[in-house]
Amino acid sequence: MAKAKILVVDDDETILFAIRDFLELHGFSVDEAATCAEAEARYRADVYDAVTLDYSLPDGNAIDLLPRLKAIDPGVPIVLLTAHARIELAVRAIQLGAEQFLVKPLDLPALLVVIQRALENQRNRRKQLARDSLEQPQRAVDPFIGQSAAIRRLEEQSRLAAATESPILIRGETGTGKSELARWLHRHSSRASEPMLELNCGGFTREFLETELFGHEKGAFTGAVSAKVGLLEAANRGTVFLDEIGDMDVQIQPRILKALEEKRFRRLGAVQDQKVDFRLVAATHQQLDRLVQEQRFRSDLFYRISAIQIFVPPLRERAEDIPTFAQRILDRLTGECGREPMRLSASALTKLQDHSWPGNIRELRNVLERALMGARSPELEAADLDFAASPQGQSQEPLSSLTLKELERHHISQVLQEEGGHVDRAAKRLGIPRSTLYQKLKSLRS
Ligand SMILES: Nc1ncnc2c1ncn2[C@@H]1O[C@H](COP(=O)(O)OP(=O)(O)OP(=O)(O)O)[C@@H](O)[C@H]1O
Repeated sequence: MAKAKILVVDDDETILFAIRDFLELHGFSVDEAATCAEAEARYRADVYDAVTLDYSLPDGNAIDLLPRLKAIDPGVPIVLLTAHARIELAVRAIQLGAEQFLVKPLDLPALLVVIQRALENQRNRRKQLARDSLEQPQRAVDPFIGQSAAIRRLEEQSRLAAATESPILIRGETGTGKSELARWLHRHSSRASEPMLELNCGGFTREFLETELFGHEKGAFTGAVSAKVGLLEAANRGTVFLDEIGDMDVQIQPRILKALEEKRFRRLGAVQDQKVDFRLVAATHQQLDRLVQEQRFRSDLFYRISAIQIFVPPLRERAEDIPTFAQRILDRLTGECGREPMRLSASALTKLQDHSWPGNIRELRNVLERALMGARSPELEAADLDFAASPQGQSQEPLSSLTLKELERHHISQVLQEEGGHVDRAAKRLGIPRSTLYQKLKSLRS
């Protein structure tokens, strides 16, 4: 877990030393400031998890400084330390947004408890925000199934990348498991105990993406009846995963760059920036350098996010992994629907390994899901595997020569292919529920 960073503001060197020593001993990283001006400059420049603030400083007092710090970033807990145990001072400090008020001589263990509790509250608030914006909980999968050289290389690169703080760009064809890898990277980073928030940049309007990413203030535009916390804010200290980043509107790109470089962003309709600290993982199936040449993607953002690139190999380049992979997916599918475990016969495995998998793991999963529904024995045979939804299985005949049933089959195959084997999206495009699409696929096989 990353060390929480505390700013200790005090002009008494003995106290500074005592607090720093004690907090570092308990696993915190500490920065110091001895004046209001120095504290404000540091607070503006860096992202802190908490602040301890002495009441009297050479160039002012905490009651003057508190509102200035809160204006820069209102979310950071500030603990006020004072030699004056005056009740009106405590009330004023709390009114101005201080988390706690401790009287000197300082009880260091008490300070530790106050800081730990404040950090825990912060973390819980962020996790709640993340849960609120996730549609469904994600189940962890192992992105490195198999023994091929390609997958071992992927694991090695991913372990190295996870240990850094830099943005990561995941490249690869559709359905290769880029999103699953992004989740793995978060789980194996120093930010694992913080939230990860995901957004697919494809197919949304600029306005929608803007409010999702940056949030907005109440009244920022017609219909903004309440304030909204954006994804960057909710993912503070954690990871932001932007899928299909190549589709991001060019006008939004500089704002993402600013958030990455300056660690600040502004909600729509807000008058000031907020600070934020997140790690970006982005994914794309497109050639971003080509989009840069075509001026559809900003070169500065490209250079910022592409220092660490991970390429996820397509399934056809690791055919030797397909038997293990297919069995794992089958185990998962039977487990999910409470069925007895199933095996793949030798002929089924050969058929799977001979296929070119343009839709990659997603297509494999869908082929197995369909096979499972039609299966009558615990061993799947080659005949149970239907690649009709894949480009290889498509009819080349003119449409007018097809029967109505063949035409329906052709159309469903086409849509499934265009959606990279994504059943949910295909069902949506076809205007039918997912269950109906499955029934149709089953009946169209016979
Ligand atoms: N290692 C894995 N084990 C089991 N299932 C996996 C694995 N990797 C991916 N999948 C499944 O394959 C499907 C596609 O994966 P994912 O969404 O991560 O691919 P992607 O490369 O991000 O696709 P796209 O480019 O379309 O966004 C999902 O249903 C996912 O759960």
